[in-house]
Amino acid sequence: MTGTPGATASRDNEAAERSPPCSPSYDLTGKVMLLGDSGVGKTCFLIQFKDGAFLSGTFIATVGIDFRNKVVTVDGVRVKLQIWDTAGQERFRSVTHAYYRDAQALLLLYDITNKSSFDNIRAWLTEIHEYAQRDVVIMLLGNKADVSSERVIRSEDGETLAREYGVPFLETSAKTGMNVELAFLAIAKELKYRAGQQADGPSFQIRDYVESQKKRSSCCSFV
Ligand SMILES: Nc1nc2c(ncn2[C@@H]2O[C@H](COP(=O)(O)OP(=O)(O)OP(=O)(O)O)[C@@H](O)[C@H]2O)c(=O)[nH]1
Repeated sequence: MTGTPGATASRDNEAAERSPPCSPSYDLTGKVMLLGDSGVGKTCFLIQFKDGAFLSGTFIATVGIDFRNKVVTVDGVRVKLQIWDTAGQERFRSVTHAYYRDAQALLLLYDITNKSSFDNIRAWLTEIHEYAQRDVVIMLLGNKADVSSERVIRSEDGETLAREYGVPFLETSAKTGMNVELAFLAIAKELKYRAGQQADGPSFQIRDYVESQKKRSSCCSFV
């Protein structure tokens, strides 16, 4: 799992769970969807975030769509993330399209050991622009970063693609937990900012936030 920010989030989450039973357990909700080709690690990514565990062994493709909730606390605000795990297989696309429309955030994954999953990202972004809300928050994630010996997509290639589309980028590992929590916390911060946004208020730049946290991670054994 992640280091400093992750530890803070875990403490925040424990505190949220200890809230008195009568108080509402969250302040706002956000619908987040996991997208990307079959086998890139969407289900494992969600389970790592929700339960801190990694599903190894036989790969069982998701059928249709499923969701889990997790409350995270950012800047004192409890954000309930309703996270939808979609099936990456082509034959389920028409089912998942129907769910794009009311999603506030999309985590788009490719597998750094699988070139076609990276090449298909442009097609995914075309679909997103067709079916999702115009202001949906998108984050590009290069997953399976723990398998460096089989890497075929360089980190710079992910960064270049993300820059082209103006979205934040992280390399992640659903196996080790690297940057998993950071991805969801960045989304929660963005949703919190949008919920309280005032026309002349301070702005929150999710890309800058992710970049600053990445730098922290590389200097302090964050992974
Ligand atoms: N080494 C490594 N393996 C991973 C990682 N994430 C997922 N896997 C493996 O990749 C395979 C596919 O993972 P899933 O999470 O089921 O993939 P998915 O994207 O949900 O696939 P669909 O449900 O078909 O869309 C499984 O065998 C996982 O164990 C990771 O970060 N590192």
